[in-house]
Amino acid sequence: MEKIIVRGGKQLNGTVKVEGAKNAVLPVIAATLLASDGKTILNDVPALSDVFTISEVLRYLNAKVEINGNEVVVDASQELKTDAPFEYVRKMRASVLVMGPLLARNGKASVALPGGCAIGSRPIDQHLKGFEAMGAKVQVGNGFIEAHVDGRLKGAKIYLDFPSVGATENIMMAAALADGTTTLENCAKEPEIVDLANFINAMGGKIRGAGTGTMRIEGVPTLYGAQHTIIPDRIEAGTFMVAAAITGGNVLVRGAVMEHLSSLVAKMEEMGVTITEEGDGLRIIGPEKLTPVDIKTMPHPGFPTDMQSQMMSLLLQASGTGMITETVFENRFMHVEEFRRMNADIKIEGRSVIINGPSKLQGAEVAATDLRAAAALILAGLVAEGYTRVTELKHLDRGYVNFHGKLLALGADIERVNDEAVKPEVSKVTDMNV
Ligand SMILES: CC(=O)N[C@H]1[C@@H](OP(=O)(O)OP(=O)(O)OC[C@H]2O[C@@H](n3ccc(=O)[nH]c3=O)[C@H](O)[C@@H]2O)O[C@H](CO)[C@@H](O)[C@@H]1O
Ligand SMILES: C=C(OP(=O)(O)O)C(=O)O
Repeated sequence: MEKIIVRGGKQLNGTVKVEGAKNAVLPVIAATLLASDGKTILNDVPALSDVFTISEVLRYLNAKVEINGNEVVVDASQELKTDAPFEYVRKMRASVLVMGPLLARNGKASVALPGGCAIGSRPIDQHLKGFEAMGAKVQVGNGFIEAHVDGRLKGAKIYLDFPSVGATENIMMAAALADGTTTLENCAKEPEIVDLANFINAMGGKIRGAGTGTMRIEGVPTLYGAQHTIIPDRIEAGTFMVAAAITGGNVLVRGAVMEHLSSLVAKMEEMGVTITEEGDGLRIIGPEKLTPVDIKTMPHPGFPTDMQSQMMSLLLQASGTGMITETVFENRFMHVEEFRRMNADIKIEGRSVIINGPSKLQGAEVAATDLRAAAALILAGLVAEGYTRVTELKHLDRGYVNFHGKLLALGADIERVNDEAVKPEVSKVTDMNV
């Protein structure tokens, strides 16, 4: 079994550089399917298992995908298939993002129902509501969602009940090739939405208002392959910011963009962490004593749910009682039990977690329950007494490139081992149960 073994007590110092954003690159790769003419070249693509999975989905659909280091070249100019089978969707929920492009380009799409996952039930009703408003007939049966439209999708006025990131992306992609203009209200405002809009516009699309609560998407008849550089990963950046702070260290996180991270920066500063812009990143200096805070996860620009578990690690070290309320996903506290195994004084009350710090954490064998929980347990291990062994690393590999290697370079006492001495095959995708 693969494990990361970390021995707590080392202060982190130095510089770390973040990769391109997982949550930006996945929709952008799905959007490459919109280009019926020319090749797309993507730069700063992180070497994550999720990127390999979505590339496999595209290849299954008949697109040509070449991965050369951090560059990905996609040629989707040929006739495409229209179905995304369960074997892909269960490995990675973001596979549902091919639905919008396929429907817009081919007039039909059939995607396996994603089902629930470790952090919540995650329905896709808002995606489907958008497609229906654009004239698609949607049917759910035999574990598949099938959508088809006679002729082309039609621009429509769509109001999302919740600013869902995935629904916003799927609808943007579908609307980009629709007949007429789509107005999308109460849409998501995440930086990854802006990156997707910039990419679609580089392909010849006409999207305005990305990053605000209302977007106007004027459909065009054809989109073309384009070159695009993926934005830096704000969640990877935030994770290293917490690593620096929790160890009382001094780390320059290159690629951390202040305007993408304002809610996290505000909360970390409230906790006593010093954060300054420097060059292309943020310098983080951990204080001697951390002050507890209350945090509530919200859609952007609110506090990101994808930083919730890492901030729980930091709050475990604060002097006093802090609280985290999760409002985005109904079940994103699976890591709490694992923290308890490390002697954390922490309890769940409904949708909130009460954290009494500072906990004298003890090393233990703990299992990652999802991607961010994996990172959070490793962060806790950086300050726990003795050795922490974190298993279920398939979750970590979905979203972090060489996480232990980057921490090692900053001075952590950490290694990744394989008890069975079987070489890890990141590109060979296994069931992630996400
Ligand atoms: C690949 C990717 O970008 N993943 C991110 C994306 O996930 P994802 O796009 O799945 O997240 P959404 O914003 O869609 O989901 C947020 C909430 O809305 C609910 N919902 C969503 C769609 C829908 O049709 N109906 C519905 O009820 C979900 O169950 C969830 O409770 O945004 C999340 C929220 O910032 C992040 O945690 C994920 O890392
Ligand atoms: C929940 C996450 O991702 P996904 O939506 O791909 O499961 C995440 O990145 O933390």
